Amino acid sequence: MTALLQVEGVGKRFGEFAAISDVTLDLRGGETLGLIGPNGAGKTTLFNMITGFLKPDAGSLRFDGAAIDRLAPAQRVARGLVRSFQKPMLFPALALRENIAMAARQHAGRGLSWWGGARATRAANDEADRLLIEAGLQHRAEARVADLAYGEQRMADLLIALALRPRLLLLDEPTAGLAPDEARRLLAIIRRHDEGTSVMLITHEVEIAFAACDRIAVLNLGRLLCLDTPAAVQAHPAVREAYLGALAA
Ligand SMILES: Nc1ncnc2c1ncn2[C@@H]1O[C@H](COP(=O)(O)OP(=O)(O)OP(=O)(O)O)[C@@H](O)[C@H]1O
Repeated sequence: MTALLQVEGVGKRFGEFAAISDVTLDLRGGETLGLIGPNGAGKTTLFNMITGFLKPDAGSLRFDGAAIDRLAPAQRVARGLVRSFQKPMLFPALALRENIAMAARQHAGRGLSWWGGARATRAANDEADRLLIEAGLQHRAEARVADLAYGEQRMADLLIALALRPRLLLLDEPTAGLAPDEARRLLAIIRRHDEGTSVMLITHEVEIAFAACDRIAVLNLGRLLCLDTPAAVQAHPAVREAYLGALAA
């Protein structure tokens, strides 16, 4: 499998503090890659550099073979590198279907414009309905996002991101605060979209990473401890010492 994303020797300092040091990893087309590590390990900082919200001090990033270091976040989204945003990115006063349809229209190149022609509107609404049915949320299609329960809003975040048809979807703690059955449903949808969409998933819940990911990258103190299959990561002595051992204690 060829690499869809290549992170090469990336580093980021905040003043004297090295939040990320010399991280090199690749993400392959179609895979779900977990990103785990203790609090403060640098997971979100790495996400922010991949998505263009933070500029690395060192190293380079390639997406689908092309350098993306100089691209703004919106330009990276246009190439298919999409991050699932939390609540503030939704339009809370609008219906759930409308929120998803707007993302579908954005993917179709019509931005947030309301007046894109009847055909574009219909296609976006169809895409929204398809995603809502897949998530079992069709009965909430007309509900205002502000009125959705917490778990439904997290699912809405995911559906909006999927409506942008990502080639790489970056998810930061998508199951945080969800009931186990909600988390299972959300992960099932993430897994179902695997074939056309690669996923990078930050999670504190290691059992989720082990169950849902093809490979797992472990960060500790800003450095990559290992990148391997779940079974190999679980057996890795340095990971057990730095992270899993502490969790088991
Ligand atoms: N803008 C910033 N300015 C200064 N320090 C920062 C900044 N952003 C992150 N840090 C520090 O960098 C380190 C890595 O933070 P980061 O949020 O990337 O870790 P994380 O692995 O995502 O942690 P968590 O699991 O707790 O979310 C932390 O020590 C954090 O305090």
